[in-house]
Amino acid sequence: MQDLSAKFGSRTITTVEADAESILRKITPTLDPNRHKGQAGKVAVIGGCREYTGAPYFAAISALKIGADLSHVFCTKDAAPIIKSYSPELIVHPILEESYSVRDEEKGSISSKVLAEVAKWMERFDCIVVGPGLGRDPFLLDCVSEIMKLARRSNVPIVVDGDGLFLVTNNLDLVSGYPLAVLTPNINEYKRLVQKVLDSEVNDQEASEQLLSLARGIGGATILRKGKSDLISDGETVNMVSIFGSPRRCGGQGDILSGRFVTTECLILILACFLLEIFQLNPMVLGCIAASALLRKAASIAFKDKKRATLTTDIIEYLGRRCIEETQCSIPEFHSGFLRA
Ligand SMILES: NC(=O)C1=CN([C@@H]2O[C@H](COP(=O)(O)OP(=O)(O)OC[C@H]3O[C@@H](n4cnc5c(N)ncnc54)[C@H](O)[C@@H]3O)[C@@H](O)[C@H]2O)[C@@H](O)CC1
Ligand SMILES: Nc1ncnc2c1ncn2[C@@H]1O[C@H](COP(=O)(O)OP(=O)(O)OP(=O)(O)O)[C@@H](O)[C@H]1O
Ligand SMILES: [Mg+2]
Repeated sequence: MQDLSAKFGSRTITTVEADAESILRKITPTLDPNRHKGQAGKVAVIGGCREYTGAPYFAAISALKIGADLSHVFCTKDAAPIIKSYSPELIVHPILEESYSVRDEEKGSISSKVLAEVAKWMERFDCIVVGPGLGRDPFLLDCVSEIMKLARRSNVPIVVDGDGLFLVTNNLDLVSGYPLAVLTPNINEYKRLVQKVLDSEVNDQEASEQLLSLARGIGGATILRKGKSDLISDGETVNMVSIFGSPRRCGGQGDILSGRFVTTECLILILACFLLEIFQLNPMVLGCIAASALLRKAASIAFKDKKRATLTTDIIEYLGRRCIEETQCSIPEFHSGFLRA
């Protein structure tokens, strides 16, 4: 176990390699014949615009592949038919609008319409992912801010990724003080967050301290910093996941992580009380650890098979298949009465 200790004020912060496989084993539910559709998770991805249709698809399909029952995508009108054509499994809502298709005088009414469309569904979601392939159109981002505020009022967990992080970096209040928010920045997104919140450059020599400061600076949210090793902090602890993944850095892998987190997250919330007793860790942190470990395992299996030709779609093939099967084990008190798939 790698152990990186860092001084934080008068406290010593110890960054430990999380026992990710064990966490994964304990939180992966078996399939239960008594459950009905929706009980294993209903999730929504807010993303998908003219430029990007792959990212929301990757996030939404990953949630399904890992065990969620229903996966929705709220995207722009241009992106919807494309995302639908990738998969008939996804429920796609073509409701978002970008500035180019809206006259100034229509903006108020369209914004209210978008919010009303999402509000019809919000209470049903166990979690939303904001940002994969969202783009950076100002009008669209204003509408998404309102969606995030609605999710907060409804106590729905929010995972923020991709362009959602661009939005949040410039509007920290959207997540500040919300313990059900998880931010999953990549190298660029992390750099922008650090500059904005800490007014400094990224310091890899003191990575744990800096992540902890960032999480505290934002206040309440959990941050998963993606990289060679994934670092996770809620401002209290710092955990690391460095299970071997894949040397391929093709686009879309981060999107899988955000989608995959969703399902793990739903399950964690259901089991939160029990889990907290076992692990004494914030359920959001547990979700991040599990999501990171699953992605890395799937990436490593895919790479064994496809080598240099590995793409994100290949990694998705292994989600929930060999990946979970290999980690599942019998924990009677956890799974009693359940049928293993
Ligand atoms: N197949 C797909 O549809 C994929 C879509 N993706 C989406 O692509 C979007 C961008 O993600 P990246 O990881 O590439 O993000 P990055 O932050 O690395 O930047 C992407 C691009 O935006 C430009 N940029 C940076 N700061 C900017 C600013 N302040 N204003 C305008 N442009 C700026 C950069 O120059 C770069 O060309 C996200 O929504 C992400 O989810 C990626 O996930 C990759 C896969
Ligand atoms: N150098 C690396 N070595 C091993 N794994 C890595 C490395 N960098 C990133 N990863 C893994 O890939 C996953 C995706 O991280 P990445 O930094 O590619 O996200 P991203 O840029 O947001 O991806 P996307 O293209 O989907 O937007 C992370 O969870 C991490 O586990
Ligand atoms: Mg990304």
